[in-house]
Amino acid sequence: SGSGTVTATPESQDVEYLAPISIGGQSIVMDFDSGSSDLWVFSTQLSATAQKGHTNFDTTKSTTFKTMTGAAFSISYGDGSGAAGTVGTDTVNIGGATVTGQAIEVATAVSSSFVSDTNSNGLVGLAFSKLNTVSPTQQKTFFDNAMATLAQPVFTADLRKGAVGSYEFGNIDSTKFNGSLSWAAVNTTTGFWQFSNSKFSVGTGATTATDGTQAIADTGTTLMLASSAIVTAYYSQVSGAANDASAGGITFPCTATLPDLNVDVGGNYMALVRGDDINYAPVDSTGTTCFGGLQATTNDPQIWGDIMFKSQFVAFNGGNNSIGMAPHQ
Ligand SMILES: NCc1ccc(-c2ccco2)nc1
Repeated sequence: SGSGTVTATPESQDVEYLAPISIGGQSIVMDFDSGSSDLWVFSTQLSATAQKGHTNFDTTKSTTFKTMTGAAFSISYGDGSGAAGTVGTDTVNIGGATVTGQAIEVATAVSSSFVSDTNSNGLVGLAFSKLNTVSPTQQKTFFDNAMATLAQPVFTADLRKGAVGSYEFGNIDSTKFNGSLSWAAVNTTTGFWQFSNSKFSVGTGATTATDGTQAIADTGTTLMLASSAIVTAYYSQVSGAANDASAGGITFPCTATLPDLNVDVGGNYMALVRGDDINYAPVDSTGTTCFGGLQATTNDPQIWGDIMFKSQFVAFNGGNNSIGMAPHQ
């Protein structure tokens, strides 16, 4: 009900952005992911090894937790990670926005990369509920459940490079972006916050049409994974840029001048991604070679992750299925 704001804190190297939620009165730091639709949490039902270093939800300590008999979840992500377990419902409060009867996916197994990422204790999926993995009865996301009682059917992501930002539900804080939001229609058929991308430009260069691929806004992906048309054109303007097999993608000298990238969102807004935000991180201890925040994918839709969010304030409108963007304040 109402609205709610939580601080979004970047993990080291801005790998992901974490925020606290309350589940049945237990405060748990989670990874907010606009690219998936399951709310799952580390639990006391995991092995002791998996639990080590994490905050583990204990269903027996919540007076409001109810088991969903016969329900289970199993999810795998694009990076090869995954989780599985059982399901119940409980009250979830995110910065004041509250949902009772929220499906809580209680992990009994998680992949090694989640175990070793001890800052994160699960995911809050914020894509469309059609992607939720609970069976035999698919469940709704927190945002889907909250929408009807939120002051406005929206949530926003204000993510910053190497600094805290915020996630807000039910309100669009216009002090957080420059000018006004530009809105694009969302194609909901895939279940992602997906929109058209028809053109781009690099620095002050000419605008080039893309081959009509689409893109999704995915806070749960660290980098900006774009079409080879965009990536090739971009790095042709960066001296010393090259595919670096040992680093696992395109690198460049950390001293390189990185142009801004302008990408079309929905056909009527060119979103600027700052060159500085495309310098992701050094790959070596001397800080000589840097890894590109923009990398190629053959996936359609493209997956525009946190690198884009560092330059653009993003509003997700579940009332009319649109996505709004504007440069950060
Ligand atoms: N795009 C969804 C997602 C989010 C986080 C993670 C992850 C793996 C290890 C730690 O975090 N994987 C996938």
